[in-house]
Amino acid sequence: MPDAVIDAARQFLRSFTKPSRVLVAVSGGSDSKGLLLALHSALGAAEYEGFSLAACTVDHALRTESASEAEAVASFSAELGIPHRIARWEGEKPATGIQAAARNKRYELLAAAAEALGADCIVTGHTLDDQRETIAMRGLRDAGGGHGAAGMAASMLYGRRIWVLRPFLDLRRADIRSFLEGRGVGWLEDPSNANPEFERVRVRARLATSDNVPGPSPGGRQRAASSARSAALIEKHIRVHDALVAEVSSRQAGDIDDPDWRRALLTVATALGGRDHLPARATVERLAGFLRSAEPGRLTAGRVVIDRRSGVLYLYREARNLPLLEIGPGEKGVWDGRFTVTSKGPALTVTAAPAPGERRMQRLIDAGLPMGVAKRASLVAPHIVTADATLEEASAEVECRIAPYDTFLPGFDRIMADAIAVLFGRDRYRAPPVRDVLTEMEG
Ligand SMILES: Nc1ncnc2c1ncn2[C@@H]1O[C@H](COP(=O)(O)OP(=O)(O)OP(=O)(O)O)[C@@H](O)[C@H]1O
Repeated sequence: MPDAVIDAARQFLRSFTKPSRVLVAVSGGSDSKGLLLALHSALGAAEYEGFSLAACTVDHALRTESASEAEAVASFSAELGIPHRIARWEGEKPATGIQAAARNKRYELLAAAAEALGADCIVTGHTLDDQRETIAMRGLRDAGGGHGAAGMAASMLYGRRIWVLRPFLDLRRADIRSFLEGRGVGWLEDPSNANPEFERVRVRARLATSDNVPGPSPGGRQRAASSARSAALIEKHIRVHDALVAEVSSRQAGDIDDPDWRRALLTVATALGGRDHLPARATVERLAGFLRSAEPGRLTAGRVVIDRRSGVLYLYREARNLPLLEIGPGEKGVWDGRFTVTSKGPALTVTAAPAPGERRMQRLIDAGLPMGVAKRASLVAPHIVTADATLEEASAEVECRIAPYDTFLPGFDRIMADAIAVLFGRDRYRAPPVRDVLTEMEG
């Protein structure tokens, strides 16, 4: 079905709100080569005036052949007249979690390449086959609330700065391969795809032997609707003070069996704890048990204290294991996953406050928080000092982070992420360059 491939490329180009320069992330495998070729063919038509392509291959430098493979993609791009860049992963590689580290590095390098080549979005060749594997993998470790069921989003905002789009998410890999074969174009087989040490490889093998033929991409629309509902619940029931304490009516909090509210509350708690991922299922169950009972008391879950007093629930980072971070002159660092601190001159040290800061505590009390909560919360604020311990406010810039969304924000969660950004006193996230489910809902 070669036409399905070109059709998907055309449909994707039509979804842009204005012409764009698109960076194609090409590994050299069939899916991303097919994507590059399909977009190039589709752009041949005058209909898409103003669009242009660039390409980038990340050389992870984990196998000896990777450099020559990247060169092969460079030649293929040159034949199509598309500017191409090789971005190499330099330096030490971690001994464990190499796949996750490679993925983080890959997006970082792709975002930098996009900026260097003047592109305003990135596209990847993820297919329906990848989608199916992702759902199967997430199903195995879902943290309660069914976050995995929606699968991979068709769009994702990386690092708050650039959208990564997946135009082939509803296409089968087999269709892309026959499209390439029809054009006489070959591709690389990644040897790690045959390594059963990787979970994805095992899941792929299992799916290949099941009779299940995948349907279209599941759940994106449903997840966006759920995200919109979570956003409305956040706006109505949660207040956050100084990016440190959330205040929630305990009656609402007890409604933890409502999946949209559960996800809203868990995501806010995850941000307050500086964690990228929602807590594991067992932690969520423990938390749910506590929330259903209306008794006053405290519970710690995923580094966050849930403190219930007189019908109000307060959430704040527990004052344990707070890190020490050194920041060089003019540099920037992330402290505890919760704050980005930038030096405007001197070298800085960021730690937990040795004692509650008077001014901050007073501000929290003035905002209506009980004294005990204000005190505990101000103890987990960043405490910044210079070498001679005389920090002037002008020498550092502090911005709060929303850990679950600031690196990878799935498009269908944008509306909820925006509600959380507002709670934390930040700007909304950048809107995608294409019309998506949420843009349609907003419009
Ligand atoms: N080395 C690379 N250079 C450029 N792009 C790449 C590279 N590896 C993967 N990609 C892009 O990512 C897409 C998905 O690749 P793959 O399935 O190998 O990655 P993944 O780890 O499953 O992806 P992700 O982690 O983004 O979900 C490819 O189609 C391609 O667009």
